[in-house]
Amino acid sequence: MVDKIEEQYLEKVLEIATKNLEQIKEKIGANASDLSRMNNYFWENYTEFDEYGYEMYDHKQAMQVGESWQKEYLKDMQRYEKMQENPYFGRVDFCYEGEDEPESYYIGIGNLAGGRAVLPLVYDWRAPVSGLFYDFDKGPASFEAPMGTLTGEITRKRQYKIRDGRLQYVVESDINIDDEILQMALSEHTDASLKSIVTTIQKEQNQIIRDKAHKILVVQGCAGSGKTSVALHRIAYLLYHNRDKLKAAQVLVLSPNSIFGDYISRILPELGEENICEMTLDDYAYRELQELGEAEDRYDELERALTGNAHPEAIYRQTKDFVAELDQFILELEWEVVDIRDFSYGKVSKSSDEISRLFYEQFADVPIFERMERIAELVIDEEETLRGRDLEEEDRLDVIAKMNAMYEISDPKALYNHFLRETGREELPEESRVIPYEDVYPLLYFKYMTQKMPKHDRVRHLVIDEMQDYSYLQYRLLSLMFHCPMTILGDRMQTMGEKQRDVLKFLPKIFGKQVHCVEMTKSYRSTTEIMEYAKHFSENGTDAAESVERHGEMPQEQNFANRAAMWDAIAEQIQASGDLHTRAVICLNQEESAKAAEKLRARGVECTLLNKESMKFTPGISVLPFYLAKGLEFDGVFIPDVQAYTTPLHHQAMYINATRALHVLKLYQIAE
Ligand SMILES: Nc1ncnc2c1ncn2[C@@H]1O[C@H](COP(=O)(O)OP(=O)(O)OP(=O)(O)O)[C@@H](O)[C@H]1O
Repeated sequence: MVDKIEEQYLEKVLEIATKNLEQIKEKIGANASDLSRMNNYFWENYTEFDEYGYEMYDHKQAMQVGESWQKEYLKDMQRYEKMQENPYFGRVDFCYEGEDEPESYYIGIGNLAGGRAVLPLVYDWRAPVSGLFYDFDKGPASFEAPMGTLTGEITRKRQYKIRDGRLQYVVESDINIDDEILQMALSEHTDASLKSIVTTIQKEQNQIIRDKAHKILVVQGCAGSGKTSVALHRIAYLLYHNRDKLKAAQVLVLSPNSIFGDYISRILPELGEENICEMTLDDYAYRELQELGEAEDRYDELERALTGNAHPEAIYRQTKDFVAELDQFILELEWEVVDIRDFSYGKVSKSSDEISRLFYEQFADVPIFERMERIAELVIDEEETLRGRDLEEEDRLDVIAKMNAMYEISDPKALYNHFLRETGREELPEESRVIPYEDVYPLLYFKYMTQKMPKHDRVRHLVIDEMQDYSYLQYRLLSLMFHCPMTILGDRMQTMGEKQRDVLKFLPKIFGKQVHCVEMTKSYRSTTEIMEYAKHFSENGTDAAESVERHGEMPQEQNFANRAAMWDAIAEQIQASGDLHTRAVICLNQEESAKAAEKLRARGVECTLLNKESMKFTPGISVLPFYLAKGLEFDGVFIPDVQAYTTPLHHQAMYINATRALHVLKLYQIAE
């Protein structure tokens, strides 16, 4: 009986989805012909357009409007196509307070209605009413609607599996997002991209996704707790609810590397949104410092740290204390870098005393190397008033250049070297253009504190993933660069360093009261056995992480008398695990990864060697250093040379490695 009614509903929904799809295809066709007609008209007539450019302007506007409609239509088309296969996954029956009969709400990846003024047959998972599905069990419930909080009672909750438009099963779920369905989702094999979790979002995750109250939301979550998934679903949610204020192109994700960027790139399009911008902070620093040299990246430093060759101040130079040293030096700099003289241009003259007053008092808050330009602007203004007309651009630049000539030194690298020398440190090597990683962010900070900083107003929401891998100094820079809302996520247990870094300790000091912290302690990725095993490698193995009860084979430690035997076993076991979609051989560093790929290939195993320049993450067998595996996950993880993991940093690496595995974890070591 249940199935009969449900089948009829599904039939109706599919009918509407098909009808809407046909209509949208017609619109796409008609709009495409309009665009092509306008284009032809342009090429035939543009030589005769009015000389003032009005017609040209009109034409451009009309084309832009038509193109943006087309984009929207195409998005709708894709949504209806997806809905033909799987139109909804959940349903809540909600009886509003004061009503007798409950209303049924079906929830899917998008809204579906049979017309403009009719109630939707399916609601988008981000719609206000859909919150009921994720947040409540049967019983009293409420949700935030545009007109306020609506209360009532959930009388029924159901989950559906629909494939290719056919109802495979219906589950009556009394508890929040039925365990059975979550278990099924988690036991699936991974792909080379992060997947949508809309069907099984958990209550604690939903609260983060739908949080609109906090400007800077910081999420500390254990390995596999869904931080990255939640961050991207949150962006989809914010885009849906702020269509006029927030566009996908205005969201920036700071990600650890390009492989990770590729890994997360398909999820927003899958959720019916356009993709967002993504970059690494190291790439940004590289570009910003290009005129001073070639900035190293985090991985250059890590490779040194892994072999015990890190610079002794590698960590200190990213701390609050070092920033204080830099601030002090910058403060004193204003007395050393200028030789203030009398100045005159045209009819305007300024005494050295007056320039000093402007430099040290009026513009005290302006970065040192921007102040003379500000004073020049004043001179230009006065001269223009006296002349009664504007100065030519060439003359303006001349005034600025003359005023800037009072600086005796302004090259940030030379000044930074001056700082290093004065504080008894070794200077950056003259002969090399390479900027060592420990000096990259101090130098960038130095530049931004003394010169005009580029504006980043285009970014309206910033996502920082793997928050524990950013230093105090990097956050200081980020707080100077971005003033938009942020979602910051990470896990102190996965710090790529000797010690765990708990950024929650200093983030409120940098961003102030706007910071709101949330914790996620449930892990969805790995089997219980793998998660329990991984805890041995964490600094405080008893950390709160608990996994969703899902069992699999015990992680396997194997000992070998020599390398050849170890690689024979790895090759054999990888080849025997062909049922796993994604497998990784995770090594300590790049050199070991290259050797590993060679050993495997010599034994007939086809694999992809990933390095920090790699752009793509593909299914199959990947060989990579631990630091590139961060944020990713694999059905099976194989870790050779476990005996080489001896330092605290290596232990951290091992924790990261082990928590990458969903179903299978094998470790190999050479016995002493
Ligand atoms: N509610 C959920 N339903 C189904 N799968 C989930 C859910 N939450 C998380 N997952 C799955 O758990 C895995 C881990 O998610 P994700 O990579 O987002 O976690 P993370 O916290 O960023 O991990 P890490 O910090 O270890 O890189 C993914 O396969 C994701 O699809």
